[in-house]
Amino acid sequence: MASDTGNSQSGNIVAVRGNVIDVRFPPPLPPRRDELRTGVDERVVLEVQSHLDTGTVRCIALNSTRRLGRGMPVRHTGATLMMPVGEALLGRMLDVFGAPVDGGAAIEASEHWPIHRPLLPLADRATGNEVFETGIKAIDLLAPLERGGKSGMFGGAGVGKTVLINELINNMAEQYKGISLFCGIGERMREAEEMYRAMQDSGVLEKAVLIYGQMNEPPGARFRVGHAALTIAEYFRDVVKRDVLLLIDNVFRFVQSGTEVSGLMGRIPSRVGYQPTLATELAALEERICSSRSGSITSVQAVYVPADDLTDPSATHIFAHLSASIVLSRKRASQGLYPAVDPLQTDSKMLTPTVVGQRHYRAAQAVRSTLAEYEDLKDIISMLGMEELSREDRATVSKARRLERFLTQPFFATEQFTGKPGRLVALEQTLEGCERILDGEFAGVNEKALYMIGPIDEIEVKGERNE
Ligand SMILES: Nc1ncnc2c1ncn2[C@@H]1O[C@H](COP(=O)(O)OP(=O)(O)OP(=O)(O)O)[C@@H](O)[C@H]1O
Repeated sequence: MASDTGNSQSGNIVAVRGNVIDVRFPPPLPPRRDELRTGVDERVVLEVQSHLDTGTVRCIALNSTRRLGRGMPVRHTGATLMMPVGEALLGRMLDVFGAPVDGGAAIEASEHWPIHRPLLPLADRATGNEVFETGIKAIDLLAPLERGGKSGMFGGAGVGKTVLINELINNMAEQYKGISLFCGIGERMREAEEMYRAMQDSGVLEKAVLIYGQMNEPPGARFRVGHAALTIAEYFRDVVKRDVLLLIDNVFRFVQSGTEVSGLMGRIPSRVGYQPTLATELAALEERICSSRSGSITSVQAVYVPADDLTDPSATHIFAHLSASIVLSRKRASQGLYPAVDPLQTDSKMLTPTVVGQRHYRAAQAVRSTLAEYEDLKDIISMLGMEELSREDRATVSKARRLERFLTQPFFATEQFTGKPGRLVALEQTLEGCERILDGEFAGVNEKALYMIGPIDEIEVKGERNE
């Protein structure tokens, strides 16, 4: 909540339209993004979005406006929305105001920081070329994540984004010495509860903070919860000087809440109905996610892609901010090839010989080209059959199908419904497995033997060497 700066003013509500509230104030008007309080016990929090004329401001409510009426007094707190920060937040689940929603005691925070903070100056930013190993074969091979960078997982509904984020938390949060910060934007409340319990069970909760603005919240709360999460991340990076692993599910819901707010504000929509300020709003959020000399913020963001269309303006604008983009394919998900990573659309700026080394780069390129050739051959196979293929093409198809299955992996996050224990695979084991498949070593092995295993040596263990 805001800390009263003493220069607060009072105004009156002149119009209530759903989550949009117009308030009259004597000059000078409260500036954009400042916080206003109204309603019974000042429980309703408003954020100024625009000035309609010299005496009226238009605001968006961040919680329920059910009992608001015209003429009600409104207090200008003199500041933007503030967020409690400090190590007291560790192990807690909060809402956009920093109030606990885990049923625990109130947060005794040492400080309150504004949720809207200036971007870190260019001179203070630190960039590196360190790869962040996740233990997931398809990601470590094809889209190595950058420590201190921003990565995104793109996919339509039901392709496995949330499960992948949970798996990353399980794999990275334990080995990760930093703080894990999970921000839920516009997703299901059930997932918030599952995440809280999963972190409790895996023992990482005491090094984690969870903050939610789920789909049951008004658009104003979903629009600002990402900024509140970034304020907490910046505190741990700059004051506690710890590395922060920031996981956001789902960045598209941030864009979508901005579209709702824009429509409620009466702004003319832009292409495909999105807000004309899409690029600015996204940059104001994404560009705060960066590393400094005192600590890094490594972010992994789930991005819902409407109608699986990667040319959608929200997806293209988000792509531009990321150093690694993992594209999840509905086709592979429907074939049960989980994680449903599309090897030809997935990429990372870290996948260059100077960063990952020649061996990894060559292996990734060879896997990609084999799978691309297989894609080209699929039409011939479906029309004329495998017999019509040359010996080389048949060898390519055999390798490609074995690579596709080797890059599947049982997750810890899905043990309860696959019955298979999760696997953490080191990059070295992933590279070795791909190289041996590309050398044709497993041409005589039933391709099912490579499905949902960890390292390639598990085949020997399963005794599946023969056809
Ligand atoms: N790695 C996996 N192994 C096995 N099953 C999986 C895996 N990932 C996803 N699934 C299956 O797909 C379903 C949907 O997964 P998930 O909720 O992660 O999709 P999503 O992309 O987040 O969907 P939404 O956008 O609706 O949140 C899961 O309930 C599970 O049945």
